[in-house]
Order: sequence, then C-alpha cells, then structure tokens
Amino acid sequence: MKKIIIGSDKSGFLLKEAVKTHLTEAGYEVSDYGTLNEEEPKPYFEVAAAVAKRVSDGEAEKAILICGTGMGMAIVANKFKNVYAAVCENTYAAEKARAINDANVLTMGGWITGEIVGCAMADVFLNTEFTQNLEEWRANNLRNARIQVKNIENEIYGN
Ligand SMILES: O=C(CO)[C@H](O)[C@H](O)COP(=O)(O)O
Repeated sequence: MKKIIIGSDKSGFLLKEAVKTHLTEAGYEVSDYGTLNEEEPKPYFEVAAAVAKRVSDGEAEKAILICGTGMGMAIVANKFKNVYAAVCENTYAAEKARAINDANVLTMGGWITGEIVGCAMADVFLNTEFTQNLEEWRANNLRNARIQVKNIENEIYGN
C-alpha cells in the first residue's frame, strides 16, 4: 500500500481531515503525526519537526503538512536533511513543486485553501514525477540543479 505521512496544527485541522479522508479513500495508508482532535492541538513547529524527521529518516517518501498559512510548516520542515518542502496554493504550483523542484513535502494553509483545492493539490503532488512533461533541455538543467542543491545541503550537514 502507498504510504503518506500527514500532520496539522489547530488552524490546519479541518483541511487536514478532508485531505486525510480523501487519500485514505484513494487507497493510501495515511499516518497522522499532528493534531488528532481540536481539543488537543499541537503547535505547527512540533508537528512539522515530527513529520519532517520521519521523511528525513526515510520512513515515508512524501508528507503533507497543513497549518493556517502552510508557511511555518515549510520553514521548519526545510531545516531537516533530505526534506524539500514547498508551500502551494493551487494545483499548478503543486505540480511544479514536484516536476521542477522534486519537493517531497507539500504544505498548505487551512486559512487559504478550501477542501476541494486542497485534495486536488494532494492528488497532483502525489501523482507527478520529477521532470514530468518537461522539455528534455529543461529536464537536464533540473537534474543538474538537483545535484547542486544536494551539494549545498551536504556542505551544511555533511554527507
Ligand atoms: O500558519 C501558521 C504557522 O505558519 C499557524 O497555523 C498560525 O500561526 C496559527 O496558529 P494557531 O492556530 O496555533 O494560533
């Protein structure tokens, strides 16, 4: 079964629940490491760290993080090695986050994004490959860019 990790704070809770239900119905095994009910909310920075660590360690290939804006989740997640989080507000951005940037964490904002668009963004993000539908010259540039980004990361964290 395809695995995905998800998490939200209080402000992302309702959108997270909608995306979680959608992905479960689509056949994903969804593990939730964030706010499980609105009475016991977890702050965005704790949830982002818990989820990003699991992606960094290879427990899951991809994750989805949802707070009020999506921004705090991305800021914290991107502190972790092997984690490339992108804040998206529409399906075009979610597709490009995969095709151009090979992002492995999608973040979105419950204050910004409605349930229909949020679920559609999750679908696009999970079903688009790195360099998909791009011209060969651009795909080659992006493969090189990915190596350069990894080199920068290795300089900071070590190999
Ligand atoms: O968007 C966020 C972080 O980027 C948070 O969701 C926002 O700060 C609201 O948090 P809270 O509901 O705990 O006040």
